[in-house]
Parts: sequence; C-alpha cells; structure tokens
Amino acid sequence: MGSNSCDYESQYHALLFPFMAKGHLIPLLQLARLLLRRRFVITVITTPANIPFVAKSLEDTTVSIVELPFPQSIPGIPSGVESTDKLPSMSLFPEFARSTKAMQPEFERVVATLEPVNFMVSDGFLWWTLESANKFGFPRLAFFGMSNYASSVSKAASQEGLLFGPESDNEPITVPEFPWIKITRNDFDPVFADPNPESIHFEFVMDSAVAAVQSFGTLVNSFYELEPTFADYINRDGDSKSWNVGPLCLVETPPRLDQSRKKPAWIQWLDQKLEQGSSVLYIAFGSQAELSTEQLRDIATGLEESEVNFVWVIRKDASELGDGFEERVKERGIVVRDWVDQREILKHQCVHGFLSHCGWNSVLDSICAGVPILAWPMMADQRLNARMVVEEIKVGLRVETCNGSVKGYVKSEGLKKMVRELMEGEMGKEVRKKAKEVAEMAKKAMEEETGSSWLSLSKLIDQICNEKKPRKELMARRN
Ligand SMILES: O=c1ccn([C@@H]2O[C@H](COP(=O)(O)OP(=O)(O)O[C@H]3O[C@H](CO)[C@@H](O)[C@H](O)[C@H]3O)[C@@H](O)[C@H]2O)c(=O)[nH]1
Repeated sequence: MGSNSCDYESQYHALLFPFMAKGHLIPLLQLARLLLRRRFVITVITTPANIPFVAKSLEDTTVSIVELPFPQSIPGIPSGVESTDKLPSMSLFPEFARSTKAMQPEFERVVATLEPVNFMVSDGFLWWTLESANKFGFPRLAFFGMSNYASSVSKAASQEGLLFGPESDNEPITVPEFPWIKITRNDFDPVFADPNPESIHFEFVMDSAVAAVQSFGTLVNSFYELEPTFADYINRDGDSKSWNVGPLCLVETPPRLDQSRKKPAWIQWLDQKLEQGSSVLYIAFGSQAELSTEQLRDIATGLEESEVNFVWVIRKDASELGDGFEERVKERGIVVRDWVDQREILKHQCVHGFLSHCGWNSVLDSICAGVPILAWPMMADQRLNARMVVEEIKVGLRVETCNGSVKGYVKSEGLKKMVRELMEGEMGKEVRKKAKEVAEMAKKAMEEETGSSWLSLSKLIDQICNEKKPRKELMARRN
C-alpha cells in the first residue's frame, strides 16, 4: 500500500452483485474472500434460488447475503430457473439476461436498507445497476469474467467493422492492432459477427458495454504478466480504467474446512491412480455447454480408444454416452455427475491434462494448477480463449474438428489423437512445461503486498477510499 493508503481498520463496505450464472458467480465469491482479507465488510446480493450455493461457498465467512426476488413470468423461462445453467436451452440467455432489469426497483429498495456502501462490484451483464449506484452516490465497478485478450480482440475487430469484410466465416481476418493473430468470424460470438440492432441480445450487449465504460472502472479476473499487450490495449483509452486483480481462483478457502470433510469418491479414485503412478486426463465443459447425444458418444469412443485414464464430469445419463461405456472403461475412467470442486481435481498431482471448453474460469483453474489444456471451445468467448491458450500463451493444444473450422464437429479419431498427444506426446510435454511456468507467474501476481494483482487492487482501493468516506463516518452522518 502507498503512504496515502486508507485505513482498513475503519472497514469499508463493498456490495457485490453477481450475475446468475456459475461462471460469473464463482469468481465474484472469490473476490468477496479477497476483499475480506483487506478488511472490508461485504454484502452479496443474489436471488432466492442462488442463495444456497452462495451461502455454502461463503459459510466460513462474515459475508452478509441479502435476498433479491427474481423477476416473475419471463417468457420461455420455467419458474424457479434463476441461473443460466438451469435454462432449458442457452438460446433463452438473452431473454434471461435482459429480464434482470425488472429487479431494479426492488434492488434499490434493498440497497436503501443496507448500511452505506463505499463501492459496488456488479457483473457487467447487470448494466442497469450503474443507474442505481448513481442514485445512491457510490461508485460501480463492472466485472466481466473475460480475459483481456478476448475483450481486446472483440473490441478491436468490432469497432473497425472487420467482421463484415470476409465472404466466408472461415476466411482469415487481420486485426491491425494485433497483426500476428489470425482470426476468423467463426471465432466470435454471433452477436458480434452478425449484429442485429433490433435483437434483444445485441441491445443487451450494447447496454452492458456502455454502462461499463460509464462506470468507475472494470475489474478483470486476470493478471498483467499473462497478457500485458492486451491489458495495456484495454486501458489505453483512459475513459474507464480496468484493474487486473486475478486469478481469483487462487484465493484460498481456509484449510480447516477441507480437513474436516470426507474426500469425495473421485478424489479417492485419483489418490489410487497416484499411488499406481498413473496420469489422468480431466474432462469438463463448464456449467452450460450443450452437446448432442451423437457428439457425446464420439467423445466416449475417443476416450475409450485413447486408452488414457480419465475423470469426466458430465451431467448426462449413462444411456447418452453409449451402451456399456462406463462398465468397459471402469478400470481407467470414471464419469462424475455431481458438482465437483474443479480446482481440487486440477490440483491433484496425477492430473496431467484438461480437456476443456475454455470458459475463462476453467482456463484460469488449469493454468494456476500448472495443467495443460486440450482446448475444445463451444460458444461465447471460448473460441478466443482457445486461441489465446494455444497460440498466445502456449499452454495447450486444440482438438481437431472434422471440417478444419474452429466450430466443427469432433470425431472420435480426432479426439483420440489429440488426447494422446497432450498426455504422451512431445507437444504435450512442451505445453505442460509452459503451464507450470505460467502457474508460478500466477502465484507471484497474487502474492500479498508484492504481486501485481495485489498491488492493482490496492491502487483501486486507494482511489475509492480517497474519494469516499469510511463506512462508520457515513453511518454517523445518516443517523
Ligand atoms: O462441477 C463443476 C463445474 C464447474 N465448476 C466451476 O464452475 C466454473 C465454470 O466457469 P467457466 O469455466 O468459465 O465455464 P462456464 O460456466 O461455461 O462460464 C461462462 O462464463 C465464463 C466467464 O464469463 C465464460 O468465459 C464462458 O464462456 C461462459 O460459458 C469454474 O469456476 C469451475 O471451477 C466447478 O467447480 N464444478
């Protein structure tokens, strides 16, 4: 902390409002722990169906959890569905995200009952919270769970209209700011590549982006040394500053919790594999990937034929993976249908590779555990993350699609070949070595008092504290 740092004993109050999707919620809960370590008083606001997950994640902390009713009767969305991983289809996402605006009046009523807030971190998708923050007079920081790479390339390509140039979706596009990156329209979420100003998805993306620029700043779950060129690009305009404060997955949960619980079956299974001196591939596609039964069966066949050991986390029935698959592979592979602690699996010593959809949190989980990635991106920012992983930071390989495009179907043979390469091949060795180096960099970035992310958060807190009165003072004034 600098000499003008604020007095943390005075305990400032931070309000966190995560978006209702696991990939957005989890990093903000990790941020809550980080701010607690900086002696903040923390309130997390979430909707009733998300409270059990939040409460369990923070059960050992002093964080206050406040309930906010979820909007009723959203067209197409079954009642009780309050998180994107529970949506019947991700095609309902724009409707779901857009409808959060209906929570604004109740949100403001709830905030008025809280003790004074020094600043709020709300998900970038909750654009309307900026207006509320302005009404109450506290700064809002937007949190986008994306890499600087994905944000920079999307921003540069869309601002310059580069995605409208090519005739085909697979034609290489050169982004002048980053000429070494060869990208195609297929690498982008369709909302960037084919914007329809009339669509609620486009409107929602624009509202979120505009509100972020008008906010006090943006928090990024990344660290400067991982992607300096892109972190600098994001900050170069100076209109709204962004702070790299991650990887937030390195914020530890206290060991006492871990010691008191029984090891889950899959960790016991990994322990056995470690005793046998075996290596294991971990497979998971985040909380909202949608795979056809045909594709699931090709994955199962590819894994079976690759002959590697594996833990596959997939919430699908056995019948969808093909007849007898689990029985045939049981000596060397298990299928897990529960919610797992992904960080715990990746940190296990025998896990030597991760077949991942490249959701940004999964990329960070893997990098921080020093585990190389076999990238199989599916939607949203994942294809850009996969390029970053493979081409930029070189901690992974990529699955082969049968049409050679970044969006194609993956057949069992292509999967088997790349799984073997990652786990046993020369390219696998290289990316594993690089992943371990990057894991060390990540740890350094988060080190207390010296790490770049620690210092970046300190600077941000300094700025906010300089502009705002401590919580007790604000309360005294109100009374
Ligand atoms: O059984 C499970 C399944 C998931 N996770 C955790 O859930 C999160 C999943 O996040 P992510 O890997 O980013 O995947 P998605 O849930 O698919 O995330 C969405 O949000 C991300 C952040 O914005 C985007 O990068 C992705 O493209 C988008 O799909 C990670 O923290 C995992 O550790 C578990 O701990 N256990």
